[in-house]
Amino acid sequence: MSTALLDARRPVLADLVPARVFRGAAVRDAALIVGASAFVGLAAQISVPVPGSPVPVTGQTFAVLLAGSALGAWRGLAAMVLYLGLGAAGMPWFAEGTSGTGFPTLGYVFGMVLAATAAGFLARRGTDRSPLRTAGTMLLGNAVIYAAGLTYLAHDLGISMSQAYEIGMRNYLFGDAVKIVLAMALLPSAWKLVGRRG
Ligand SMILES: O=C(O)CCCC[C@@H]1SC[C@@H]2NC(=O)N[C@@H]21
Repeated sequence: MSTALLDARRPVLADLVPARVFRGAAVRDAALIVGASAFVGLAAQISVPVPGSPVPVTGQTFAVLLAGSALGAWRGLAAMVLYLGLGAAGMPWFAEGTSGTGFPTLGYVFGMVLAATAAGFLARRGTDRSPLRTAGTMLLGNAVIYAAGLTYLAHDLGISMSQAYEIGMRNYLFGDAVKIVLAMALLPSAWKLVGRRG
């Protein structure tokens, strides 16, 4: 990754939402953070159980990385901390209506907090403007989610990392690829729609 890419700060999609509509930037940001958190909670309910595994296929990776890219790093981080915090406190909006902290897929949710932040950091450097760079961001985000998810899964179930890979990653890669392709179409199209690339 070049230094120019790391240094060049650009608007993210959320910056284009006019603050005056919300009577100020603070209220706008709070609304975006709560909205993104709820969006991830809804996407978690798009959930398909996988026989022989405690890990369902869900819409979360798509929603998390989309929200992080659209919001930027700090709002993406805040949205995911809110998601994790409310879910841990009892809001049944983790996958399959789960809440609390005693479930084996919690590590993926921790990974999602980091992944949304990283996606927001990269989007601030313009990576959501082109399909290829969007794919790079999504791949990195997925890698972060799996690193945390599989490590926690292996620890929680007392299995090896290669067993965790078998039940917690291998069967999900195709679905994750479909979500990446969706994001590759959506984010650059959103920028085209608003007519701003600067
Ligand atoms: O319990 C949760 O809320 C987290 C579920 C995590 C599901 C993981 S995320 C990566 C992989 N892709 C999917 O579609 N499902 C798993």
